[in-house]
Amino acid sequence: MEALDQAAPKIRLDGISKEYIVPRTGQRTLAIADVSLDIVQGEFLCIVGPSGCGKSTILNMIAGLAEPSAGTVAMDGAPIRAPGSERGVVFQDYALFPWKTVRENIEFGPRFRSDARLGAAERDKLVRHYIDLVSLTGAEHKYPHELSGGMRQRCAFARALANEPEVLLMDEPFAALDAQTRLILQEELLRIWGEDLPRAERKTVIFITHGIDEAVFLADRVAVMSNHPGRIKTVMDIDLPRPRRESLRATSEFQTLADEIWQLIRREAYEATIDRR
Ligand SMILES: Nc1ncnc2c1ncn2[C@@H]1O[C@H](COP(=O)(O)OP(=O)(O)OP(=O)(O)O)[C@@H](O)[C@H]1O
Repeated sequence: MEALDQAAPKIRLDGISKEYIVPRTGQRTLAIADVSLDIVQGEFLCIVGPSGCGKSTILNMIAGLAEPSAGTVAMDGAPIRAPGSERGVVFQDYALFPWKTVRENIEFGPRFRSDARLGAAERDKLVRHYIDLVSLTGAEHKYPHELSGGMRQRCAFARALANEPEVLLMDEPFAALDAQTRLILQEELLRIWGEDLPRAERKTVIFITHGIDEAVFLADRVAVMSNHPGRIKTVMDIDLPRPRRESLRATSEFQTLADEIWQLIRREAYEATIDRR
């Protein structure tokens, strides 16, 4: 594996905290406190932690959908202040336009891209490429309600990828899927990400999940968070060979890493299920 620590950070979280204040009641929640983390070009980073520890809050700040109360979030050294097409987001609930077909959903970004307007033929080629990449060929004229959950999520991937982002932010994208579809899409995601490519040519992925096995299967590193307020407890290297295939899950190396992570969050995960704060 190529060393992660030799590269300059693509995304830098520098001492970030986030306090939410509910306008009506004035109630304050310190969601995350003093989180610092560098994510390098081409890295696949997973964030795991107990429910409510601030995973989505961190992702939303990288997406530019929320601002930190303290600290900075930067991409390539420049502070992130707003959403941008260089950062694509994929959510659990697909966030597709229900009134548009698969093709129209995927075409939406390239059609309205403000930087470099594509000609119709070029746009067509691009959209076709991403439809093929996510294996939705033949389903391009269907509407989201006609698709299975797995196909909707493939469509959501393609829609995010068609904007050609440098960074892909994924907030529990497989959480709503059945167990088999989830396993299939994990492998598909690694293929789409470009597991075989050199690190410089891959997208940088930040992926939130509750699934420890999912994190170990996908990630180069796993950031493990703790709760109240959310902090990064530890960042574990996942030195498992790539490309990763189904058989990896049964190996003792895989199981040992998954168990180590579970031991780190087990107590807080339990407490989160009975938390009445
Ligand atoms: N808009 C908001 N206003 C007030 N509090 C919020 C808001 N968004 C999140 N919070 C609180 O901030 C904390 C972190 O929430 P966040 O959704 O980031 O955690 P999470 O780890 O993604 O949770 P989960 O695993 O359950 O999806 C929680 O206590 C949550 O209730």
